[in-house]
Amino acid sequence: MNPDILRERQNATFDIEKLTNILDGGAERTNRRREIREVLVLNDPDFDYGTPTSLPTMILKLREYGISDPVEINWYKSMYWGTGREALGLHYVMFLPTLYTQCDSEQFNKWVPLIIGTYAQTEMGHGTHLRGLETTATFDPATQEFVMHSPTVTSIKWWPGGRNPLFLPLIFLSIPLSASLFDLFLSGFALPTCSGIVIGDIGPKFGFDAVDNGYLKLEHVRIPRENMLMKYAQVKPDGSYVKPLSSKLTYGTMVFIRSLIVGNAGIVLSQCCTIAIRYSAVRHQSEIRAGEAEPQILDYQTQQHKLFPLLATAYAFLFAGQYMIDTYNRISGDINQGDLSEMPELHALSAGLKAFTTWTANTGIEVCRMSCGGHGYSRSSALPDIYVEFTPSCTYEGENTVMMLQTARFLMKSYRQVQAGQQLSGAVSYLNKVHHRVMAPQAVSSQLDLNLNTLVDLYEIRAAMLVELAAQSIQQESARGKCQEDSWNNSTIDLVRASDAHCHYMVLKMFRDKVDQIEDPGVHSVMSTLAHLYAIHGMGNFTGDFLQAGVLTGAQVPSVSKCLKGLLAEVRPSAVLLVDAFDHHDKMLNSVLGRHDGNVYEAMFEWARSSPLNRTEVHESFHKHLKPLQAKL
Ligand SMILES: CCCCCCCCCC/C=C\CCCCC/C=C/C(=O)SCCNC(=O)CCNC(=O)[C@H](O)C(C)(C)COP(=O)(O)OP(=O)(O)OC[C@H]1O[C@@H](n2cnc3c(N)ncnc32)[C@H](O)[C@@H]1OP(=O)(O)O
Ligand SMILES: Cc1cc2nc3c(=O)[nH]c(=O)nc-3n(C[C@H](O)[C@H](O)[C@H](O)COP(=O)(O)OP(=O)(O)OC[C@H]3O[C@@H](n4cnc5c(N)ncnc54)[C@H](O)[C@@H]3O)c2cc1C
Repeated sequence: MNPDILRERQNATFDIEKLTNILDGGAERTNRRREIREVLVLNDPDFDYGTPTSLPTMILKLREYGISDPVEINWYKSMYWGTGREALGLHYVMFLPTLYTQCDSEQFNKWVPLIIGTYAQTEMGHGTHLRGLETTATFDPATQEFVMHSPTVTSIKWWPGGRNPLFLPLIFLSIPLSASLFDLFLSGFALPTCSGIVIGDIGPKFGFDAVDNGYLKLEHVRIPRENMLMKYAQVKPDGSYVKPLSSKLTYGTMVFIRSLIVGNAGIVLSQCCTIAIRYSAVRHQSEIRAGEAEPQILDYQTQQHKLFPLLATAYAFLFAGQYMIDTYNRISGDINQGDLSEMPELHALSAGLKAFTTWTANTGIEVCRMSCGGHGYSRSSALPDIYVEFTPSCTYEGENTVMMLQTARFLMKSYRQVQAGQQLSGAVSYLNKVHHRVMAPQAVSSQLDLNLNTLVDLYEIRAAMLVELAAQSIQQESARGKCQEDSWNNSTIDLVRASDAHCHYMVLKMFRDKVDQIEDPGVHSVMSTLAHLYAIHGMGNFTGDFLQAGVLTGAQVPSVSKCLKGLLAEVRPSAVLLVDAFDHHDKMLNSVLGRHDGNVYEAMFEWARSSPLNRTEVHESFHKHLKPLQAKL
């Protein structure tokens, strides 16, 4: 083991295993995750790591082992495929959940165990604006069929993942917005089961190469009436339409995956922090004091300033992901029982946190890559691949700006309810105080009150202020004679800013609540430090907001920076131990820089030598192209 990394692991001030257990949701979950990883994957003789041929093996093994819990499926898949996406991701996170939530019992029993599918909602002309989708589904009572049709070029279904002839049906959204299971293909290499279907691949993408995103054009294709997913809405044999309790129930799958993406952003950021911080512990470069040995780059304050707030953010997002999934499960259970009262809040929370966490993680991955210098740019680091696979999450499952505006819609509605004298509950209850806000007591002193509860209060006040400013912008636009829609559009910068601040407050609050639950003193202490770092770093980034909210004075601004530097120094001794607690296996991380043993250079040389370009002493291209050219010169 590299001596630097060995030294970093001595004198731990907290129990790493206990922290890993907290991240997993308990010791039993940690044991189960490791059992899946060590026994069912790494020690499986059939396991040929991450090659496409292993996809069928993976599916059959999941069934052989009886792994059906979605999180355990993901644990298994992520060991098989490492940090990359794989072709079946959409099947597990969108196609199956749609069947689970939108099929009636007969359909569920008929389809769920048997098929692999995709989710074809987006069209060439519309991805965000679902009410603008053009594909039609026209019921023909004479034949008890729907006639599915793509009337325009912009109505061609565009992007469905896993849309190749290998795959079976797809969930199809069409006008009127209902989800019809559209059985297009038999399994295997069969051609379309009926004419009128034009499919293909949409071509090379920025990344996401393991997933073949396709296109699908339908020309009056007929599917049985029974293929409409009929849990919430039905078309009866006589053609009468039974409306769902809410038209938004059809959007349920998107809320589910957005909820998952929140925790996934934390996982991806934790992977990158593991790579960058382990590498920064073994990389020596330049000098701090003349004549002394080159220091570990992790001892540069700037390197700590790049990485430690991201480390704190990774923990924050992992805890936010746990809260999000628990909230999703609770509210979707109520919805299943016909209680839709909290559906708007679930939508607002999942939409906002999905945007907030993916935007932040997306930027953070690049900071981690660049903090590793040239070696971060090498594919051996895994950081370029992680970035390329993660960055579309800011677009898919709800483009982030649009998602933030959905959350803003809920915040404005809540604000208006407070103005009308209503008492709010839930995540926006802080708006009840928006008109009675008193200056925070600490604003009169020059020292920052570092109590975590006080910091949460400051973020709450900041969010409330920005919600009010956005509402006032809309009111001012209306007062200038603008219609409601134009008043909204002319305030969308403020609205996104308000949603961002609301999500920032929510994430810090969840982090504080999780820290409060930690009983082990050592773990509590190091997590409390990270939560403080997360809060103070945010105050440094948005100082103007806190000044404008009146909870920070000009005299206190230097304290923010001073406090930040102190927290960076406090985290330094535990940095490697904190990424060890994420428990990412080398095989899954697949990064030369992020190896647990820290033996980066030897591994990098081996990795380079294994390149196909080095298979021969002289590359064949010399003989094929250069040598003939030289002969003519
Ligand atoms: C299972 C494994 C577990 C382990 C973890 C796994 C990790 C996985 C992590 C992810 C990795 C890989 C992911 C797989 C790859 C993904 C591939 C991508 C797939 C896709 O992109 S699928 C397509 C996604 N498309 C979208 O998201 C479309 C976005 N657009 C919309 O949602 C809507 O058009 C809209 C919300 C923007 C607007 O809708 P609209 O009907 O016009 O409504 P509005 O007029 O704006 O508002 C009207 C009211 O409706 C309310 N509303 C809107 N949406 C919802 C909702 N979903 N739920 C509840 N309520 C909703 C809105 O609030 C308004 O209410 P109000 O009138 O204000 O009261
Ligand atoms: C890798 C990847 C995989 C995908 N997989 C699938 C899949 O399996 N199935 C599927 O159905 N779809 C899939 N999609 C499509 C994806 O869901 C859409 O791309 C996404 O919903 C965004 O819609 P759009 O492309 O129409 O972007 P647009 O909405 O056209 O966005 C373009 C710009 O317009 C802005 N904009 C749009 N509306 C508003 C508004 N109301 N207010 C302010 N600004 C606005 C956006 O902020 C953005 O800046 C995938 C996409 C990617 C990148």
